[in-house]
Amino acid sequence: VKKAKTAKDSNTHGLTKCRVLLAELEAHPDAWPFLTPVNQKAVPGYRKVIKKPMDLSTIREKLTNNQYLNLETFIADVNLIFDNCEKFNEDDSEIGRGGHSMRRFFDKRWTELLD
Ligand SMILES: Cn1cc(C(=O)NCCN2CCCC2)ccc1=O
Repeated sequence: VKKAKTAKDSNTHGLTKCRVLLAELEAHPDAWPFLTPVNQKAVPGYRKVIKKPMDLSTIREKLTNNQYLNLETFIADVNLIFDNCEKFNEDDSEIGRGGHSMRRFFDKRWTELLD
């Protein structure tokens, strides 16, 4: 017998997918530039250029603190990582290429897990 879908249910499933996706991003070989916040003291220009810094450890913290309402708000923060990377890094740079690689991987995986 089909169980009634409550808002909580669909949210729970969405959050389970967030946990799966975040674990895969953290484990990706090209994730190293994105694992922790960019050190704004060590990276000249970053503070001025990037208005909304984001990284995987911050997303992990927000997920742990139940700050993501649904899969969409989680996806928005992940995309912020890649958009910041494209803004600050040349495409033809190690970190720039890493950002493109991670975005391709993420786009493929969340569409496979589509909520
Ligand atoms: C995403 N992003 C990252 C950096 C960066 O330098 N990350 C530090 C990388 N860590 C240094 C020691 C271990 C790894 C610079 C620009 C940028 O857009």
